[in-house]
Parts: sequence; C-alpha cells; structure tokens
Amino acid sequence: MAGRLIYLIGPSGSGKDSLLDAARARLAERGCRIVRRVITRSAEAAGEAAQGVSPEQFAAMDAEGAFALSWQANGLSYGIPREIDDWLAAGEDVLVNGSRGHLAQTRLRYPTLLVVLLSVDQAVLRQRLLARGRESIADIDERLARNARFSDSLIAAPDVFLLDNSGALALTVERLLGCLDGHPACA
Ligand SMILES: Nc1ncnc2c1ncn2[C@@H]1O[C@H](COP(=O)(O)OP(=O)(O)O)[C@@H](O)[C@H]1O
Ligand SMILES: O=P(O)(O)OC[C@H]1O[C@H](OP(=O)(O)OP(=O)(O)O)[C@H](O)[C@@H]1O
Repeated sequence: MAGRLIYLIGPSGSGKDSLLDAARARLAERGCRIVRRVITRSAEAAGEAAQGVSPEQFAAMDAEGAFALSWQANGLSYGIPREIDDWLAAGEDVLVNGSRGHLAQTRLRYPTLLVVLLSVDQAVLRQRLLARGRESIADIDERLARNARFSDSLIAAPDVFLLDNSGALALTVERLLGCLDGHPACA
C-alpha cells in the first residue's frame, strides 16, 4: 500500500522546523520520513532540515525534474526532492514542511494527503519571529502580512488537522504524534 503524505503548513515562525526537530526521532521510530527541503537560502541559515542552494543551482535542479513539488515565497524558492515519490510508492509515510500558498497544487498531485496546519496567535508569532532573529524587521512584517492574507477557508477545510503551537512545544509534539497514531481527524 502507498505511504501517506503528511503536509505540515503554517505561518513562518509558527514552529514547523522546531516541531520537526523535536519529533524527528519519534517520527523515525514510526517509519515516517521527514524530507530535507532545497531552499535558496544560505547554507548557514538552512541547517539540518534544508539544503541551501543558489538561485542558479535551484533553477538547474528544477529544469532537470529534481523536484516533486516546488514553490516561491518570501523571496525564496523551495523544492521537495522527487525521491519522496519512491518512498511513498514503497509504503513509507513522508512528512513535508509545506506551503499554504501551494496547497491547492499539492492536493492535485497527492489527493489523499493529510494536511496538518500549525498555528499560533499573531502576537506570539511576531514575538517568536523577532526572537528567532533570522529576518529583518521589514521581512518579519512582510511575513505577518502574508499570514493575514490566508483566509479562514484553510481552517474550515474538513481534512485539515489543526495543531496549535501557542503553548509548550512538547505538548505540540505529543498532539502531532497522537494524530498520526490514529486520531479520528487523521483517519
Ligand atoms: N512552542 C514553542 N514555544 C516557544 N518558542 C517556540 C515554540 N515553537 C517554536 N518556537 C520558537 O519560535 C521560533 C520560530 O520557530 P521555527 O521552528 O523556526 O518556525 P517555522 O519553521 O515555522 O518558521 C524559533 O525561534 C523557535 O525556537
Ligand atoms: O505559503 P506559506 O504557507 O506562507 O509558506 C511559504 C514558505 O514559507 C515558509 O518557509 P520559511 O522561509 O518561512 O521557512 P520556515 O518554514 O523555516 O520559517 C514555509 O515553510 C513555506 O516554505
């Protein structure tokens, strides 16, 4: 049987990378892979969860069909390596750190995907982005403005599992794993 694509989305700063890092070992125990994204962000800022490439390298990889999914946002390009299709075909679950803006296209390619929407209060989000210190204030304000443009229609979609990360990260990890282990909203 084909594996399940778990598509984790949420605003920049909602904690997607933190959640994946904190849950990494326990996801692996469950046979769930976390895909390493390709991002046109400098390698220093990319870390374990991403491979940093130049815009030229990204374009060349895209042209040779290296990506199953790709999108542009926040002035960056993001690619999901096409090897996820081999993993899914082999029956492995795959967790992707995705984009809300690319959700509709992702649904077309992976109709049975499970969407997990990570959220935090807007005020907390701003504080976390400032504390992370990765972007300038102007970039942070742009990200918050982008966030406000995503309407409640996302939240209203029946197959979206809402995961609040306004509280402790450990609690969010437990709720994610609980969802994947058979919460009705994840069936
Ligand atoms: N539950 C949490 N409580 C407090 N701080 C958090 C929590 N989750 C994430 N953070 C912090 O918020 C910032 C943004 O998290 P990050 O994982 O980089 O978000 P994203 O990958 O969604 O952009 C980081 O500095 C991270 O340490
Ligand atoms: O369409 P959206 O849902 O707004 O998402 C657009 C992109 O922004 C986020 O990445 P970002 O550069 O912020 O990296 P991060 O996830 O590590 O914060 C997210 O992971 C997406 O790749």
